Amino acid sequence: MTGEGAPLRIGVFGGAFDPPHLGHTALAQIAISQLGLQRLVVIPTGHAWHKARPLTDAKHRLRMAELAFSPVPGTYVDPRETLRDGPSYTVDTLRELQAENPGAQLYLLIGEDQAQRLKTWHHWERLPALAIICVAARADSSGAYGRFDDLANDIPGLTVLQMPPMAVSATDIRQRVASGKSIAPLVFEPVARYIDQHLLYRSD
Ligand SMILES: Nc1ncnc2c1ncn2[C@@H]1O[C@H](COP(=O)(O)OP(=O)(O)OP(=O)(O)O)[C@@H](O)[C@H]1O
Ligand SMILES: O=C(O)c1ccc[n+]([C@@H]2O[C@H](COP(=O)([O-])O)[C@@H](O)[C@H]2O)c1
Repeated sequence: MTGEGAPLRIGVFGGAFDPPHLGHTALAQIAISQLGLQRLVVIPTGHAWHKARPLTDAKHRLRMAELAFSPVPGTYVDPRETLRDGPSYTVDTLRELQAENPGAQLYLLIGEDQAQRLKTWHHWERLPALAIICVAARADSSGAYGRFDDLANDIPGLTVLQMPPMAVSATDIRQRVASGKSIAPLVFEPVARYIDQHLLYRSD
């Protein structure tokens, strides 16, 4: 429980969410519980400068994120990056959120793959002053845990989320849909229905 006068704890979870899956919602739930977050802002990426493939239209990714995260109390989907011109830089988003929530403590949630690339992010060295960076382990194909010791030397306050690695990825889900396979165990049912209704990720 947060004491009187303690800063509001706000989680910030950005991603392509193309589509959002059960790895994303598990990460959100674990972060809320482990970090004692009062609020978690889910931010679908606008222009992912770091991804080679074009993302699915933002209107679909926003709607799927709303469907996926609605069962997680305290979360809300924020469209700001999809409305911004130019590349989506997390440093800009954190600066905006800090200005809008004076005195709050922000927690930036990222998976292991992004943690390993963090030093390629735009002005990455400014991030620790804006938010506590929290990393969730991500299973690789062999199911091994990643280690964050090297990163912890350069990122003050780096926090590891106690998440059991989940071998689910949006890439795999898109490929499964394209080849007509079931995605039922990997996404929340309303998201699977949305993908079906809007013919997303089909190869034909
Ligand atoms: N299974 C997972 N376990 C832990 N973190 C995850 C997992 N899946 C995604 N994340 C993290 O969630 C954030 C958003 O991920 P994103 O929307 O790009 O999904 P993805 O599954 O990595 O997609 P893609 O396969 O298209 O790259 C990133 O920080 C990513 O590391
Ligand atoms: O700010 C950057 O330069 C930057 C570089 C790579 C990734 N990010 C953010 O990290 C989050 C997860 O990215 P992704 O590619 O795993 O969906 C998402 O919010 C991205 O905008 C941000």
